[in-house]
This record gives sequence, structure tokens and C-alpha cells, in this order.
Amino acid sequence: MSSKVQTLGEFIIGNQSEFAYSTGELSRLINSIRLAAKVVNHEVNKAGLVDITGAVGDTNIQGEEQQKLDVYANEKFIQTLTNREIVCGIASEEEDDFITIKGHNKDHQNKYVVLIDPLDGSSNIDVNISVGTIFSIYRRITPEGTPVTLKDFLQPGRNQVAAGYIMYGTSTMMVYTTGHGVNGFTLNPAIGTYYLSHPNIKLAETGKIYSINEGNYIKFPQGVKNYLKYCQLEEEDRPYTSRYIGSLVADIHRNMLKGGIYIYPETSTAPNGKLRLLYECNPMAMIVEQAGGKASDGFTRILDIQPTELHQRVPFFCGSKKMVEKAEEFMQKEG
Ligand SMILES: O=P(O)(O)OC[C@H]1O[C@](O)(COP(=O)(O)O)[C@@H](O)[C@@H]1O
Repeated sequence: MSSKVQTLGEFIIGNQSEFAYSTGELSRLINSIRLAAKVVNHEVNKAGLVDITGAVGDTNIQGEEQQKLDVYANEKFIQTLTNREIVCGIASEEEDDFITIKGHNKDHQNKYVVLIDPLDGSSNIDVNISVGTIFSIYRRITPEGTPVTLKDFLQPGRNQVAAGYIMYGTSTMMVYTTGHGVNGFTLNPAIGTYYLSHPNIKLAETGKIYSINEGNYIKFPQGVKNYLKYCQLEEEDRPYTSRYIGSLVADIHRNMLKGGIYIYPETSTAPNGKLRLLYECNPMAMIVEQAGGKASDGFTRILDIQPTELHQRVPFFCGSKKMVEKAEEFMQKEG
């Protein structure tokens, strides 16, 4: 990588002026996520060698069996953010309730809350398939100097000040936005530095890839079944090709670079789908929209949904604008 390529650290400092009332707090926060991700990356990379795969025997609030790496990643992100005293609260897929961070002088002066899925795609850890971390950052809405409340976390996604993911794949990448476009940074593991490898990522208006777990086909709403038929018909630029990794970060990342649509709909057994609004769908929706794409629950823009619970689930249609609009057409036709 030529030395002229910007490092993530340089990029964060260089773009600090983008943030309204910039005190450097948000930059330090993104830097801390960068640091925690490096620590987690190290464990993920050697997962096959050491006894860090498999379950710990506990289940999280979603009733999912917690993987050792889930727990490890959760601890590392919470520790790193807590030790750097830059957030007033953290919510995580692996924690039943939000965590209050009092801050340096125990006076609740910090401005930001973070919502995180420490290790997404955990069902793929044991089989060495790409997994990821997803993060979402908001400015608190309750007064500084008072303890953070649930209200600070239950904000509509359009209020996010930053969102991103880290993908632990063939290479490790951090992709994020602060509302001024989307940039991707690749980790050079030899020196532990992220470099700006994917500047200003733009998602194609349409693509030829659809990503959905067709194993659930019979449980899908009619609108989704009709859209899948549409994708598979030999007409115009179709049939599209089916690609599904089963790791949200990896599926969305591929579609961001190649064009495509990812769908995790409601089903007859899961009326709100599987994915969590606050730390899976909202951050991915902000990234995809910032890259020119679209994200909805089939009817409503994801970023306009008013959250009511920390771990609520929503149906998710996300990707190339024209493909999501077509899928919404089929959903709305079926009502
Ligand atoms: O196996 P399914 O039902 O297709 O679900 C896969 C989806 O669930 C997820 O694994 C989310 O769950 P986790 O965050 O618990 O891993 C996504 O990454 C993925 O897209």
C-alpha cells in the first residue's frame, strides 16, 4: 500500500471538521472502535487454532446460544469504550439492558451513546466464514450531567451521527459513515494500520444479486415469494443470481461493492423477522443510504421507524435503490 494512501487515523482527524460542534469526542469514539476491532480481529483470526470457538452454554436475551467469541468481542468493545470514557451509555446484542457509563468525574458529562452487535454472523464462526461487528452512534437527547436513559437509545435511525461495520473476512475492513458518504479501510495486519482502500463507496442503483435465506421460502409473505419469482424469471437483465452467506455484514458488504438486494423478511413463524432494528438494521440502513441505496421494512424507511424496545426486530429490505423499490412494489401489491 503506497505511503500516500491515507490511514484511518489521518482520515478521522482530517474529517473532524465535518462534525457539528466538533470537540474531538466523536473522533476519539471512532478511534476507540477501531482499536477494539483490532483486538477482536486478532482473536477471530486465530479462532480455528485455539479453543475460542463453540458455545459458552449461556443464552442471550434473544434466546440465542452465546458463542465464546460473541462474549469475548462484547467484553472487548465494552471495556475499550468504558476505559476511554467517551460514551455515556452502551447497548449491545449480548446485554439484556443498556449500560450506564458515568464518565471521568462520575458526572455523566459524555455526549454519545453506542449500540453494538459485537459479533454478527456468529453461527458462521466455527466454519471460518466472514463475521462482523456492527455499530451505531447517537448523540444523547437527555441533558448532560444526568444518567443516560432508555430514551437516549430508542431514537429513530435518522438521528444517528455515525454508523459502521467491521468485517473479519479474507481481509479485515472497517466501513463507516458520519453522514458524509461511506468510506472503507483495510487493515494491514503486519503493521496494524487501516488504510483508505475504498474511498467514497457508491452502491449501484441496480444489480444482479439477491440475498435471502430461501430455506424459509414457504414461510415468506406472498409479496416476497412474488419478488423472488420476478428475480428468477428470464426477462430483461434477469434472472439475478442468488448469494447468501448468512452473515449480514458479509452479505451487505458484497452487495455494496457489486450491487444487489438483501432481504430478511417477516415469516409466518417470525412476524417481525429476525434482525434487530437498533444495532443491525439502523446502522446498515444509514451506510447503504449514504452510499446511494435504500432500506425499508417493505413499507416504511428503516431510519424513520420509531423504536420501542432495545432488542426489537424488523423485516429488512436493503440494497440497490431500484431493486428495493421493486421488492416494495410486490409487498405493497399484496398489502
Ligand atoms: O440463519 P438465518 O436465519 O438465515 O440468519 C442469518 C442472519 O442472522 C444473523 O446471523 C444475525 O444474527 P447474529 O447477530 O446473532 O449472528 C445475520 O448475520 C444473518 O444475516
